Amino acid sequence: MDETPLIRYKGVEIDQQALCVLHDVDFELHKGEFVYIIGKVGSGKSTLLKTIYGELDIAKGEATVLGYDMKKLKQKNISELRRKLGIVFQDFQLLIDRTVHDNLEFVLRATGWRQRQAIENRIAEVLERVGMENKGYKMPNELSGGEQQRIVIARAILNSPDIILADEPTGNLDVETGRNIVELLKEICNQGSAIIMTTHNLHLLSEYPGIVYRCEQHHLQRIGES
Ligand SMILES: Nc1ncnc2c1ncn2[C@@H]1O[C@H](COP(=O)(O)OP(=O)(O)OP(=O)(O)O)[C@@H](O)[C@H]1O
Repeated sequence: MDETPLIRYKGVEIDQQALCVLHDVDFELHKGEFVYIIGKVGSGKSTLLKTIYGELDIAKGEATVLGYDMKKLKQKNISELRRKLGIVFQDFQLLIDRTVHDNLEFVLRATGWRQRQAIENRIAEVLERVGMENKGYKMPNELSGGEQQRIVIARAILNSPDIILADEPTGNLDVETGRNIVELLKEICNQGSAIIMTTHNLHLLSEYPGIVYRCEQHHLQRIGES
């Protein structure tokens, strides 16, 4: 592929508390790709994602995410970068004191949306995209785990991100609900956002093919396409 990658890591080392978690990481993500990161508990999957959204510094090497040099990031750049990323975790992280609609409105307003009609239209669009068009009035605790995860995905796509980072998005869900969530992420990928998803569920790899990397013994190894 000749276009500039969305993410390019070359010879990267990532440390946690001065201890090396991953070294010599070479990784590229291109538009439209669906990438799985697999590996044992504690092998560095979440740590890798944290560097992509600027939560953790790069210790060595070259790293670019959406044009940002990750070794020279300032606080202002981190906020800008995060607006271009959609982030989905396994433990949902919806604001529990407000409705689904208000969770989504909160993010839109925090990212600069001002016009009431545009806000309402966008909320309706993303809820429809994730199959939750009638659930805007619900409080998060009135939804099932799978429904909450759909709302988190709706929240992640509000600003049409170039990249979605999904850290164990099916981790708290039953098998069937987990499959539905990956299907949804696949659809979103087909519509233009590249996706990086960590998972322990290796069945998903054959059901929903993607590019697979494994974290193992402090390395990130590209295994191929599943
Ligand atoms: N905040 C932290 N401070 C110090 N060490 C950390 C911190 N977070 C993670 N680590 C260490 O970094 C290593 C990688 O952890 P990480 O959470 O990235 O693993 P993981 O592959 O995502 O695991 P899991 O499958 O359990 O989510 C582990 O040895 C862990 O103990």
